[in-house]
Amino acid sequence: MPARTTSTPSASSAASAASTSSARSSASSSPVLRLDGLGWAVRGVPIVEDVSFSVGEGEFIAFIGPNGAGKTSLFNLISGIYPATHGSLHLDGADITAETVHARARRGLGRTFQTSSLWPGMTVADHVRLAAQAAAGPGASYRLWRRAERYEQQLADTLERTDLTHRADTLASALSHGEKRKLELAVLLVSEPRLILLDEPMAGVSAEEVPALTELIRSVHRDLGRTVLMVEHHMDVLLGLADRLAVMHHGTLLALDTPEAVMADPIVQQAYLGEAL
Ligand SMILES: Nc1ncnc2c1ncn2[C@@H]1O[C@H](COP(=O)(O)OP(=O)(O)OP(=O)(O)O)[C@@H](O)[C@H]1O
Repeated sequence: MPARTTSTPSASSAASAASTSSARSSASSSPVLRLDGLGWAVRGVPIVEDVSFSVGEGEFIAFIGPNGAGKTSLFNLISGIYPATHGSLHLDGADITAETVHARARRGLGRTFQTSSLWPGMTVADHVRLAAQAAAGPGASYRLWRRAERYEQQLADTLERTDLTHRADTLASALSHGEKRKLELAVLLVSEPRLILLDEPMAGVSAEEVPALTELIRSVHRDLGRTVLMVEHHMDVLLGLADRLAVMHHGTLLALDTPEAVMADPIVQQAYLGEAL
């Protein structure tokens, strides 16, 4: 089922991304990411079905939908954790449908997960150092002695950006949920991904920590110019960040449009919200 839109985002429409208020793409630029009829079925049962859309450079798309709608599964398909059983996926024009998670990461696709993916017994700084070495690729350890200064600068910059400088020597297990989410972002940022997938970054985060985390995500998008796809249930968070809202429903993309248009769409309200947004 094609997504309902008023600004016609589709598999072949990079121009739709450019029509949004803050997308930095131009109508003529190629999309960063393009999905064509992407799907995933388990033992013949469709989990994600016929999803097609394009993401413009610098765009921010937020994914909403009820529990079990297929949002995380779609992110798993995009990042390569699940193999697509239907359709195709292009990153910067290259067909990555059959590529591994690592190959996609090397192309600049990074993601975080719904549940925390940190090492409890490792410090904040060591998480970032390890990620920096991993991002530098094979041979990084051998060259480490020459690059240590650079790593330390990268570490300092990353901790400052994510507001974790004062927690550099703290074990991950001692961090608050909000700080853990910041560290996950820090780990992601050191590999300098162009396209970032955030799966429910506010999950488990206290209400007091939500504004700072929201601001961090905003600065990753606006100041660092990263293209961001984010699954999130907090509508108040999404509405201040997203150029477009994507609504997933029963594994399909029900709608993809500006937040205003999606919120005004009676089909979306009926299918997903059951009530006013
Ligand atoms: N590996 C799997 N094998 C079989 N079914 C799966 C698998 N992964 C997900 N599913 C099913 O696919 C459906 C979509 O799940 P998914 O986690 O993608 O939804 P979601 O929209 O992210 O939900 P939530 O908001 O609760 O995280 C669910 O019915 C889930 O049980």
